[in-house]
Amino acid sequence: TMSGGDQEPGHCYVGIDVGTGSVRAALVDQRGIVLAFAEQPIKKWEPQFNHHEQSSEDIWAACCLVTKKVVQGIDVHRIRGLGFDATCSLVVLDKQFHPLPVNHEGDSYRNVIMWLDHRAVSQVQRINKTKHGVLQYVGGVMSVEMQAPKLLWLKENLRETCWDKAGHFFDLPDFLSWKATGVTARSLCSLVCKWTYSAEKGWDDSFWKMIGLDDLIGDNYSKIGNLVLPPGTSLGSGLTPEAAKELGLPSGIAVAASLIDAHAGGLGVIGADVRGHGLVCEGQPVTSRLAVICGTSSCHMGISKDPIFVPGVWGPYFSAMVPGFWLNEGGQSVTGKLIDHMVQGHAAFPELQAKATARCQSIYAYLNNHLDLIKKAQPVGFLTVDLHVWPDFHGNRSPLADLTLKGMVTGLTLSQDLDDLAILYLATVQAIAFGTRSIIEAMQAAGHSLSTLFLCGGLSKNPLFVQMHADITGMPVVLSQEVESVLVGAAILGACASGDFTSVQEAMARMSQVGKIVFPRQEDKKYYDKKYQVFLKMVEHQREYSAIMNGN
Ligand SMILES: Nc1ncnc2c1ncn2[C@@H]1O[C@H](COP(=O)(O)OP(=O)(O)O)[C@@H](O)[C@H]1O
Ligand SMILES: O=C(CO)[C@H](O)[C@H](O)COP(=O)(O)O
Repeated sequence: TMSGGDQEPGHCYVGIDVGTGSVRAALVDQRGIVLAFAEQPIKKWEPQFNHHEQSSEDIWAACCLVTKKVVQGIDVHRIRGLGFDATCSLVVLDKQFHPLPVNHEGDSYRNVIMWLDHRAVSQVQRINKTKHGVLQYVGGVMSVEMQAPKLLWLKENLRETCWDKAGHFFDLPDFLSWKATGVTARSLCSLVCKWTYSAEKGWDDSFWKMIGLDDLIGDNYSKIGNLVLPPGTSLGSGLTPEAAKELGLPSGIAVAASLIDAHAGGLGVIGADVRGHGLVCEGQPVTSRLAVICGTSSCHMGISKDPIFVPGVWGPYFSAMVPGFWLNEGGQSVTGKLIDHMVQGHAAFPELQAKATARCQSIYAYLNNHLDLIKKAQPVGFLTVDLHVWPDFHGNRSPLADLTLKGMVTGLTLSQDLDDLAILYLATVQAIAFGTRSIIEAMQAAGHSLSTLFLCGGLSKNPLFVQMHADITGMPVVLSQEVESVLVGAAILGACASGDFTSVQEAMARMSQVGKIVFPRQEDKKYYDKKYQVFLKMVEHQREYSAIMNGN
């Protein structure tokens, strides 16, 4: 039997995390220990370049499958609460809550415009031209990945088949809590971060009018949400009998207002007790910690007591992650996806796959091991002295906020062997870490004072990725005891909703535990400082190239 501090023994919570590529569920106890875990891939469509779609029905079915798996064999009466987090994709339903197509094919099964979809370029450019005041709270420039440009795209492109019929536009985390409870309330997290809602002032009519979406104002914003609740708030009467049956959980258990996935990861790691590990952040305010959630994308979550405006970094968002604190969210749109792309696109990929399979290793474990063999006496990072990557293959989210930027590689040779693949992989991992360094520098320059990184997400399972982040940023990297920290974050929501904890802060402190810590190799600093200089030159050069090509 388990006991969890002051609370009733044996209480546990279910967290459901909907990532880009899969849905995960975990059963988590009051100390934040993951008792059971399950994962299920979800479908993705790319009907044309830069259009990325999913299905809310497919996603919900996957949620049900993984939840049933993690509670199998346990006394379900121990389960006190359920929390969801998800990517910030846009779900479209009609007035009867049936899916509507977000595509020219009219396929209503595909009713989700994914977060990384870049179809609304012209729309976001027009939104940014308005210079409306709400843009100050998204780093000065709205991202094509946010919801307003996507809504405008739907109105301009799918008027009859989608826009005119639409009854409800949900951020995916809010769709999930609605599915579970029948309550259409939105989370403050999603509306503040992706929909221009202000925690203090609510919706701004003048923004929607100015961008040509005044039709959303009607009926007190019922299509995009008029009841807005802090993450972790218990919704309605909890889990409905219908959803309970589908998920395999008792009906009536508490269901929390949700979080976006990166924010759940932030909750899962940022509040841990760091005493006794020799970390600079020990005894310092929590605002000296930066949570970096690294999956398909990387998100850099820093909090502050007062609002800080960082050009090119989203926010400041009040109470969007930790209640009472302002959040700045830097990001890189593709990180895990970029590494996969580089590795899978290389001529030696089939050889890599075969060799990794033969050794029962993941391709990344194989590559890391291969790099160790070819580095000889040098530190592994020094293998890229003449190979440099600029990682913006899907535009730059932060700190440049420029979706037109592209990827760059310099230092290519005629080699296509496994060594070549491994070194290109290393240079890509390093480029992502340099991107993080540039985001940290922008945040520091604007007033954040950060000293320690807390990494989680799929990429934090890659020791090379973690070491490079420490070496290149010069900061220690703290990993959690539970690899699935994002799920712990979702479970923290369920725990708050259940009433077992009095606040998100209390649940955070109790349920996140420090695991491994990776310190930077100070002796390599000079080398990485030089590579960082090259990194910054690369984007300058890219901009010079486009100036030449766009000139007369
Ligand atoms: N064990 C591992 N070693 C190295 N990389 C991993 C590992 N597991 C996952 N990844 C990488 O993490 C990324 C996915 O992270 P994840 O957090 O699962 O994504 P998402 O939340 O976006 O669905 C992938 O790009 C994958 O390459
Ligand atoms: O915009 C984001 C958070 O605000 C994330 O990038 C998005 O939700 C996707 O996350 P992931 O890389 O974990 O799939």
